[in-house]
Amino acid sequence: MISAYTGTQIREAEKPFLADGVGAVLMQRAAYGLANTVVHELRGRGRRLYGSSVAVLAGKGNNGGDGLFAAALLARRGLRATALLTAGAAHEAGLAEFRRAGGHVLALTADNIAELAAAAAGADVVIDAVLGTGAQGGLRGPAGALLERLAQTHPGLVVACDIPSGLDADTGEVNEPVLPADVTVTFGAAKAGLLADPGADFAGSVHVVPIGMEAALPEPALRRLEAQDLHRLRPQPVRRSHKYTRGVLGVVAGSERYPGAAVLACRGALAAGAGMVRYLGPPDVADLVRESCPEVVCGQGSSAEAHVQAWVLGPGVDESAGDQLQRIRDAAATGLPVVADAGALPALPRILAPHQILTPHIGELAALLAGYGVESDRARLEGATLAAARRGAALTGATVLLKGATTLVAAPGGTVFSQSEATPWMATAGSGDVLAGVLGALLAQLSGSATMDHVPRGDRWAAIAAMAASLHGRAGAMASAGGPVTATAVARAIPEVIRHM
Ligand SMILES: NC(=O)C1=CN([C@@H]2O[C@H](COP(=O)(O)OP(=O)(O)OC[C@H]3O[C@@H](n4cnc5c(N)ncnc54)[C@H](OP(=O)(O)O)[C@@H]3O)[C@@H](O)[C@H]2O)[C@@H](O)CC1
Ligand SMILES: [K+]
Repeated sequence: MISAYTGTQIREAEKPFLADGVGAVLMQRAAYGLANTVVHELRGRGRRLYGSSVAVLAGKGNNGGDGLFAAALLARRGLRATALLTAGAAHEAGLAEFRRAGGHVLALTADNIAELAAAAAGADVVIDAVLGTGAQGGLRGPAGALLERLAQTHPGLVVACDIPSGLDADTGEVNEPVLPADVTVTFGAAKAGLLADPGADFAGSVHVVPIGMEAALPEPALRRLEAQDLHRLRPQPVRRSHKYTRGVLGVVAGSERYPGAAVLACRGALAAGAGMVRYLGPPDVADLVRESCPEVVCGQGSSAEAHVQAWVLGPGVDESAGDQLQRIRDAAATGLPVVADAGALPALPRILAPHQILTPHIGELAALLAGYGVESDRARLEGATLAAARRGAALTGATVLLKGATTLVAAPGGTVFSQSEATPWMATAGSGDVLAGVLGALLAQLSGSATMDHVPRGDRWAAIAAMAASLHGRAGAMASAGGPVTATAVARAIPEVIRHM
């Protein structure tokens, strides 16, 4: 499990160390980790250290200090090092060490932006150490102009020191201009803003460097499940399991207009190991489901009488499908765990509960929030996905799984998970229907399972939703293998991912 924190949490945790006078030691560890990552990345690209060049963009705070100490270490290993001081002043000890190591220093002014941008663009490595967790808003003045120019020139390897400058470490919101990094080396622990969009777009791969203050960290602001967590939490049939104890899932999905959504939700559910899937819907759609997935038990009855452990509600259901909306209402009233996709939202009560998991994409979330009287245009939410997901959960009382390049799961109690295993090829019709089916199958199998005892009670529903997102993302990445992928292929790859967990 990756735990991520706000910049504020990290700074609070660092305070006792600073009071004890070991701030400089923490900075040395940070610089060492940063320099080592640069060495590793250069070698990974087949580059020799001797003769390579590094430009460090150094602000006046401790972030700049980290960058200067790291660049000094690199200079001592044979790199040609240049420091571009973006704020007139610089971290004193860091700058002194950089000069001792033979580094060349240039000061940025309003008059030499183009010249310095060209110098940085020509370096093999650019270290962005302008702003870290102490930043207030976006880059100001010449530093902003410098980074804007650099971003347009696509420089060599860009390594962000702690966070890409201009990114909000707490929220992932971006104050342009921000120089997109290939790698972010972050200190003490991951920052939440690196694991939520749009921040994640600018962070590249994230390396965490421990600096010795980790034991002082509080509860994380955000978590990410990794392969070993999926292994630990996954449903495991035992010797005497039968289809009913494995977990029966009810699916209310599909309409005359969108019959395929019902098929895809059922495929996702079967692939993720539901003991049995019961489908309820119009006869034509049921025929299609039966033909495509003969394992599914189809019917036209009421959801109030179906014996299931969880429900998937809404994929492909449009507002004209009156019977389906009634089934959705009845299913939601059973009190069982529910996955509610977009089509189900109009039929649900206003006040929901954590075991009711909504799965909107950003546009649907904007509409949902508007329904609660919150003015929210889509572009604004896209710029602040973490806040948007939290807001959705807090307003509805439900767990909100916000689909996107990074999928966020927010529980009404405040817990947030972030998963990003998916590939952009998965932005394809039907992908979300498969995800709803996968999540439903996990709910049916895990809602009463002892494996969830590992997870604090308040986090369980969100953890199951995060597992589904991870499983779905991994299956998509596997099926895509770098090329186009259909929703059916994503579903087909799920058993393979579970097998290898
Ligand atoms: N604490 C520790 O022990 C450790 C900390 N570590 C490192 O320290 C980093 C945090 O350092 P920090 O607190 O010095 O803040 P930092 O991000 O460098 O910037 C603040 C400076 O920038 C300025 N400034 C602010 N906003 C601005 C803007 N929009 N545009 C332009 N300028 C702006 C502001 O000046 P002001 O404007 O307030 O006068 C201030 O001088 C952290 O990310 C990590 O890398 C590690 O070494 C581990 C040990
Ligand atoms: K930075």
